[in-house]
Amino acid sequence: MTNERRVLVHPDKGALSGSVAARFITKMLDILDTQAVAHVVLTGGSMGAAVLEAVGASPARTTIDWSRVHFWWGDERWVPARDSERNDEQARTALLDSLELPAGNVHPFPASDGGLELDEAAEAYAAELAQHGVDGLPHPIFDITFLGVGPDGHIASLFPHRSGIQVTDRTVIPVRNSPKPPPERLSLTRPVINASQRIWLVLAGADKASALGLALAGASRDEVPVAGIKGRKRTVFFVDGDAAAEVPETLIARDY
Ligand SMILES: O=C1O[C@H](COP(=O)(O)O)[C@@H](O)[C@H](O)[C@H]1O
Repeated sequence: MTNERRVLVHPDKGALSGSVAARFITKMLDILDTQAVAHVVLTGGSMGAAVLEAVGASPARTTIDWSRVHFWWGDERWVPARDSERNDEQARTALLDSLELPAGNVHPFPASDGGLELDEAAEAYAAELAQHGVDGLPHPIFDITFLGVGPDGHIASLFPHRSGIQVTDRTVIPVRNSPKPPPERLSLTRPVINASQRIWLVLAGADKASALGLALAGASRDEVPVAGIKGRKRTVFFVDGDAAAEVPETLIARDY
């Protein structure tokens, strides 16, 4: 098995979200066949909710014992609970509210109206990750981590030319003055993300083509943060044709 990065191209956004959802359900079945519990990281952004909606629309979702699945987030916008800008709120609406999940399986980042300051919120999420740590690590080893990619190449809330992408001594960071609104955010750090068994990046649209092309051509993670992302077993870029426009043909596999 190779853990080289792969690019899987789909004809359009609908095909992309449907294909990722089907693979997710199949992979979860495989994982839960050999493990008691699975840990999954969800993403915000344009494709995050689309994939979860496609999972919710699939009759095959009933084959999974969701009570054995824990959901975490790669990043969060520092806004009040239930705000529609929150990544967790989008995921609840798209899928989680329709699943039979023990409340303890859902691990949202703290919200801005929860009584904590931003730094305290980062520490609180780090402590929650540590409660589920394995192999001496202060965090779970995630089975599948979903990531979106911004047009500037950011993943989670780790932005180009900011210190966050270089942080290796913490699992969670507060983000201030984010170039993308809202300005305050919380994010997992690169070592936690890269400790995931599988990282599935889902991106669509011509505005993502340059970042993806640069990342795969060897740009630095400081310049294009997604360039620094690699899972333990698999790193797959699930993309549409527009996002794949600048990917070298030799790296492309087509799903049609
Ligand atoms: O703000 C965010 O943006 C990125 C990418 O979003 P997209 O809409 O350009 O796909 C997302 O991955 C991240 O989770 C989110 O907080």
